[in-house]
Amino acid sequence: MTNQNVVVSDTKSGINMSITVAVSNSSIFATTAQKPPPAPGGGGGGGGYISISRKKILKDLDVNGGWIESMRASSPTHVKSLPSLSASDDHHQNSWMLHHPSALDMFDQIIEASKGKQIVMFLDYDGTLSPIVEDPDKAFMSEAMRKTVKKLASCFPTAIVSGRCRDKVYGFIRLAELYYAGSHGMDIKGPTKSSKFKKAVNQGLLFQPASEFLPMIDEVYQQLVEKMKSTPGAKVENNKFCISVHFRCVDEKQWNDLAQEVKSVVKEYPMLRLTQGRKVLEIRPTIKWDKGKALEFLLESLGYANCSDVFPIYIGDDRTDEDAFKVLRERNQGFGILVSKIPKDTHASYSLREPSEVMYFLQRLVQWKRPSLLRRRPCRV
Ligand SMILES: O=P(O)(O)OC[C@H]1O[C@H](O[C@H]2O[C@H](CO)[C@@H](O)[C@H](O)[C@H]2O)[C@H](O)[C@@H](O)[C@@H]1O
Repeated sequence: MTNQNVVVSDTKSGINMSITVAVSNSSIFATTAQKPPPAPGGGGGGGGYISISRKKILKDLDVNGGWIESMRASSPTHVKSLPSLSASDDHHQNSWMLHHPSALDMFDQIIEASKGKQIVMFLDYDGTLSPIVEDPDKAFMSEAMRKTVKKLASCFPTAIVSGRCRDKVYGFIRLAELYYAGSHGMDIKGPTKSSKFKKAVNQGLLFQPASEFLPMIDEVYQQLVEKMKSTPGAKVENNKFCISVHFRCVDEKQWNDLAQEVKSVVKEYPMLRLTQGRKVLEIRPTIKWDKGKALEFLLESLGYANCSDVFPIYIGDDRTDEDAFKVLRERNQGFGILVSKIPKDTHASYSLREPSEVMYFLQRLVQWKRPSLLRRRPCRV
């Protein structure tokens, strides 16, 4: 591990910042900042951050070579398998960390910013609560994570917002006191178990804005299952209001053909659209509904529609989580945390490297709110 001083200039404000960054092959930690980023949100919204360099830096980070490159980059399973960093890559990584510091390193500032406000937690599932694995049916979260989320939900209203079908994600988490928004927010259900945050109005809350698409989604699912039979490793997942076609176990040489096959099916259905996730293509209704809208809907259901005293924290790792990060920036409330080991273009304000860091961050929130709930002090893994 080496320490490097990085000076980053904001051309708009003329502010120069100098940070010390500890760099190893697999980790980058901002250790000191002469002028730390302003406390978060009441200002996840651009205001708190130096906006210039983010765009500039990320322009340079853009992956070339079309969607295959971007698909590959969407989900580097092992950081060790990434090409080794050049000095200029190092600079980009360091700059990115400056603008998206670790939520763990900024914990005290985050708590300070939330003072007097109700924290509401939004958690993505895959890649956030559970590690990315090859078989989507085996993306189990650890028992320790489950216990942590349970404690978290006794401290703050907590919602799971996932691309998966709601029943499946519930099957992995099995906590009835949470709100669940499955199918990228198109299938929202309130807690079935009473909790101090469950409002009477949420008794039996169920919201499915894309229900008329169900027959169409089923039809397309059957077609895709048939088509994908000839591609070893391809997997089609029915997520109720959307469909995932998984590439992770398909030979990269076949990715283009497979994508063409998916497109050829979807083009017959103008009411459906194709989006991209982590080594997955997703087919979903064209309705204007996404994880960001789900977040707003849930805040409203919780009674925080027009409140200034709410502090939503959204943690996610995927492109689809960007819609929620963006909503928080636009509302200038709370903030987003991107789970990523590598720099990505994001509307999130902070970063965490992997689910184990997410768990540690959640434990610290619990410990701060109700120290008695944690027998031992959380320790960083
Ligand atoms: O919104 P999320 O909860 O993050 O769900 C997004 C997709 O996650 C799953 O796929 C991803 O995780 C799999 C298991 O680790 C991995 O094999 C796959 O390559 C990833 O794309 C899930 O299977 C999808 O249906 C979700 O849409």
